[in-house]
Amino acid sequence: MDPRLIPVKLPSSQYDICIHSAEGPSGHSLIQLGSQMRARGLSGKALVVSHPVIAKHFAAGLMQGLQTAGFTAQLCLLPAGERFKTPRSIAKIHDAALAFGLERSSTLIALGGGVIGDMAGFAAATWLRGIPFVQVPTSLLAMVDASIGGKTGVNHPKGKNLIGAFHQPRLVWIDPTVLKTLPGREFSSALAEVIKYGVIQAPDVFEFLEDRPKLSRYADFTPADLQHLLVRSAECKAWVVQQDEKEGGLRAILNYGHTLGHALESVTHYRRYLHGEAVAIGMVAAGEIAQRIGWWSVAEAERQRRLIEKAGLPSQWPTGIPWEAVLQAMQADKKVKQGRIRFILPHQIGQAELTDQVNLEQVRAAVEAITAA
Ligand SMILES: NC(=O)c1ccc[n+]([C@@H]2O[C@H](COP(=O)([O-])OP(=O)(O)OC[C@H]3O[C@@H](n4cnc5c(N)ncnc54)[C@H](O)[C@@H]3O)[C@@H](O)[C@H]2O)c1
Ligand SMILES: O=C(O)C(=O)C[C@@H](O)[C@H](O)[C@H](O)COP(=O)(O)O
Ligand SMILES: [Zn+2]
Repeated sequence: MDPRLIPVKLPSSQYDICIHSAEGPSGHSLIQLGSQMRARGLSGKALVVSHPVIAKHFAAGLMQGLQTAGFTAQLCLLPAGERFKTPRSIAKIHDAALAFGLERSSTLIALGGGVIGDMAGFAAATWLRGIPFVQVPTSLLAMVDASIGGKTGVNHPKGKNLIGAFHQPRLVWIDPTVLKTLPGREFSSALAEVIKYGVIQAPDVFEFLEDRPKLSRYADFTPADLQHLLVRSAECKAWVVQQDEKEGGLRAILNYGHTLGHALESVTHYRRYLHGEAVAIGMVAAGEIAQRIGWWSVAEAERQRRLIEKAGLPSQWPTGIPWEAVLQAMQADKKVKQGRIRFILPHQIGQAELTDQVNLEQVRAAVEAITAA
């Protein structure tokens, strides 16, 4: 498969998303990262943030490549999972940065899923007021979404991603061969964000997924299909971020399904749902709300629900979640304006918009309509 390069051009920076699946002796291409970083002007010390499972699979080749390219590299390992996406983990990265002597010209590298990427990015944004940062996403969700666009941060006990910064990476290195070891549930979770691109802006992506006979596992995709999925996802995200880096307007569409999705993750204490699973339920709920305000037809909402289920994702709101808790969590959403909760809702497959024209009774009725019997 030929490598693909997708540039992200922003007012104050520019970087490449490299999709490169050529296998090296270690079974992946991460050994090349060091020389690619050198080619982009990076040098000196590199602190690789990861967690033990990922590091066991992929760190050796990456570290070897960094050393060959002249970097002095060290690993900083953190526990895995959304529950550890906290300020405490950031303090651990900062401690490691201090002990290793990371300077302003040094680089932080995120080797992992979206949790590691968001945390390493935030640590890079805040260490010495901002040092270079490179994303090496190893989960599908991080490849299609989290590693691109510079949103970094951690959770607050009262809400998702409430503490963070915009800090763009210098390079995003995507090697789909690393997905062979990704658990199936994590693969499905990522498809929620890809379906999101289909609904908000890219009918071709939606149809591409609809046309696959099966799509819930790595093995359901040929290398060419997977490459297509990664390229189109990166293009979709880059297209939005290039126009609105800091979410002054358009970028909010990337939050489709997230208003209720983030609330659901938070009220279930990040233990019950993966991010993409909660977003999938949030998208079904948003489809239901859109129907109620006359933006969407029953047929389109049904089409979205079918694709979500085909991807192996949940489509029903769980029973036993107190509505007051959901409301409180939604109040902490970053799209809230003058106290009003706002939603991204679809007009048709391929077009969605931010609106405050939804009342909470409509939201509650939509949630009840999709609650498991
Ligand atoms: N910054 C953004 O723009 C953005 C966008 C979307 C999501 N996110 C954030 O991303 C996070 C979700 O990311 P995620 O779904 O990658 O979760 P994650 O980072 O928890 O990774 C999922 C799990 O898969 C494991 N894993 C990752 N790659 C693997 C591989 N190649 N082989 C074996 N195991 C592997 C990880 O160790 C982890 O246990 C959430 O915190 C979400 O808020 C951020
Ligand atoms: O990049 C964005 O912008 C997104 O909204 C992408 C989302 O998929 C992602 O989950 C993001 O972290 C949510 O951002 P938040 O600002 O609602 O925390
Ligand atoms: Zn998301």
